[in-house]
Amino acid sequence: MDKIHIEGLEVLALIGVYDWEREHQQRLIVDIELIADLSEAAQTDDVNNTLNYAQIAQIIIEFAAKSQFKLIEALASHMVDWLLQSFPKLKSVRLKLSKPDILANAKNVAVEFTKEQTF
Ligand SMILES: Nc1nc2c(c(=O)[nH]1)N=C([C@H](O)[C@@H](O)CO)CN2
Repeated sequence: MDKIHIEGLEVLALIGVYDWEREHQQRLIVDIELIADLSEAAQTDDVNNTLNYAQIAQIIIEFAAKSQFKLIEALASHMVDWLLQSFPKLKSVRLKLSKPDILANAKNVAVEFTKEQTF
């Protein structure tokens, strides 16, 4: 199946279970794999016949900025649900959400969800 990748998208969100984390937004990184039929876009060379990755990146940035979840699991899962709802052309979405600045002795922590369109 055809895929569009958005890799290393930096977003800001109020996220975390501790009081000190609720004072400022933190930097998160989003990696997204969008699975859809891209053959029409390939044939017509028309952005209207595909999933516009610039538009999707912007939606994710805005979604994160408005969110107030505690767990990265909750934010990641809601992001995936929102994408599937907003873009019927999507067959499935795999999204990895990283919180890279939180553990002193680890390069990164992340969660990953894969969900399919239900209709
Ligand atoms: N599985 C998770 N574990 C933890 C999370 C989380 O979002 N998912 N969050 C925290 C704190 O907010 C952390 O970022 C600071 O220690 C702890 N564990």
